[in-house]
Amino acid sequence: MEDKEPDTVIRLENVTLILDGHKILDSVSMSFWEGHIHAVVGPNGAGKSTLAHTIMGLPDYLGHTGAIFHRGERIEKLPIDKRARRGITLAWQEPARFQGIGVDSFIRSAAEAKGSSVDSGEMLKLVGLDPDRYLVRNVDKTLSGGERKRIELASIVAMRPDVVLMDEPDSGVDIEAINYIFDVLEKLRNWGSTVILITHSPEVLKRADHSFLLCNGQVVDKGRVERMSGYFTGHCVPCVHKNNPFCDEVTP
Ligand SMILES: Nc1ncnc2c1ncn2[C@@H]1O[C@H](COP(=O)(O)OP(=O)(O)OP(=O)(O)O)[C@@H](O)[C@H]1O
Repeated sequence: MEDKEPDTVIRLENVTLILDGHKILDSVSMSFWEGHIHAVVGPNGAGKSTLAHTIMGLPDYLGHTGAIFHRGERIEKLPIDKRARRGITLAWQEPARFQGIGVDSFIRSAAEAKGSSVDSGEMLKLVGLDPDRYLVRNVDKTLSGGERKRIELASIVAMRPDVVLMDEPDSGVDIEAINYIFDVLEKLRNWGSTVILITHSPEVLKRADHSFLLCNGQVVDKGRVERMSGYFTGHCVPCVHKNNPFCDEVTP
């Protein structure tokens, strides 16, 4: 156990979000720490992506109650671009395609947004892509899903974000790419970034320092990842959600 709780970078206080008459986030209170990787696990439809979208401030997710703090300042009324300027970034479950933008300028502009510059070829090497082959490409539909995901990851490294929300970074990428993702996670942690990682993978969970189990829009458990890994073997905590048949049958 750590002697003292690390600095809190993102804090949610009693966040409730109702969409189409359904409570998608239900009185969620969470703290995310500097230089730590936090995994958010839970069944399909639990509200994990919604949590990420709400922290990022996507337009459809601004109508919640409760408070969101970034480094002690309330941000829940800020639009997405202002949160991005504060160094909060989101890597999508399905990475965006920017028709016509070159890979080189896509990565460089990520760093320029923070007032710095990077060697985009080096960033590509970090995610295992050959600069000679990919720097001349465009970020568009001619790239495979896994390639786009790696390029988005390279742009995140270039950005050196304060907070990075990653929605299933391992989905749709091959075994080799997962190791590059782990390297990137390690780098972000060493830089002091706060990583919030949504995952369905026990392997990815193992890389985290702290974890939350989200269920039916509620945080039903939190703690060290060893404790949460039981979720993947069916040892869930009792709760009221209807998506995971294990939870009705198994006591913690
Ligand atoms: N804009 C919306 N309007 C209505 N319901 C929504 C909206 N966005 C999400 N939902 C619902 O909110 C619930 C949580 O969705 P979310 O995508 O956050 O789940 P998740 O935990 O990320 O699931 P998965 O593991 O399948 O990706 C789902 O039931 C979803 O259908």
